[in-house]
Amino acid sequence: MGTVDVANKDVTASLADKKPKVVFVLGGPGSGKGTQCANIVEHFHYTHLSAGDLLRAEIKSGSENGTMIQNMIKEGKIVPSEVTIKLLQKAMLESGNDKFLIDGFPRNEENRAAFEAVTKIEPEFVLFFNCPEEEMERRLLSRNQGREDDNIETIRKRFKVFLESSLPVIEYYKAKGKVREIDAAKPVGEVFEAVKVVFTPKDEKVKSHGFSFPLLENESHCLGGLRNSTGDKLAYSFEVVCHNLLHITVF
Ligand SMILES: Nc1ncnc2c1ncn2[C@@H]1O[C@H](COP(=O)(O)OP(=O)(O)O)[C@@H](O)[C@H]1O
Ligand SMILES: Nc1ccn([C@@H]2O[C@H](COP(=O)(O)OP(=O)(O)O)[C@@H](O)[C@H]2O)c(=O)n1
Ligand SMILES: [Mg+2]
Repeated sequence: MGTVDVANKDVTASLADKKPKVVFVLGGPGSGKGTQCANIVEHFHYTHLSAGDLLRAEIKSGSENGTMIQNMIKEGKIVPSEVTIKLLQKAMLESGNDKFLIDGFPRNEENRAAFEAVTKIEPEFVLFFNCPEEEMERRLLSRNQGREDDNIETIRKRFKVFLESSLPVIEYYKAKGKVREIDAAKPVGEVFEAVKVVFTPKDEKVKSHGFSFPLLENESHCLGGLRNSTGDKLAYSFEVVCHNLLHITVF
């Protein structure tokens, strides 16, 4: 026990030195967290850490906590934070990266408070996939990954836990202005378009999608054009009507 605690202190200290950037990815079971995290990794070079995947790997590894974790997952219950946080810390350190998508965590107030107390890491923001239950249920029942918790009985329990324990965590971060909410009921590609906007830095958005052009005072018509990030005009142009404006920027 003593050795484990010392080892974990070392892990915590090494992680604190790295000052990692963390985004929590939350949403109900089946809302598409894992699917979208895979897309984000490809485009934005984060390391994806799914708390559920780490717990399932721990069961497979034959760890002393395996049976307890397995029983909790079957019942849709949330595993004690101590276990999950250690797995997350270890995976963060081993990854060598400093940007993480932490998927499916924190799932309750205990997860949230313990992670903050142990790691001293505040998330940059929380990506929240909002999806109606009927859609999540349909997706989980056809997920086909052989998961013991993707049956209707456990799914109902997981929905209850989400409403009672996980939504309050999202509300907590909403009050801090940290939640970026995405309509997750749409097709995968459309959801990712909305996700990309969240992850694209503001100045990049202006450079790649915005247009900006000077106008003469009182000029009422002006031909404008979209410019790409290097300032070249894109192929098409269009007319806008404006009054008493010296400059327009739209993005
Ligand atoms: N936008 C979507 N529309 C339809 N099906 C989706 C969408 N996003 C994910 N899925 C599918 O739904 C199931 C659950 O997605 P997953 O990413 O595992 O969700 P979560 O990690 O939130 O439980 C998977 O089978 C996945 O292929
Ligand atoms: N922070 C977490 C995350 C998951 N889990 C457990 O792992 C299960 C599956 O989580 P998951 O994130 O893989 O599930 P999905 O939301 O991806 O369907 C949860 O229902 C919990 O039993 C947990 O105990 N604590
Ligand atoms: Mg998942």
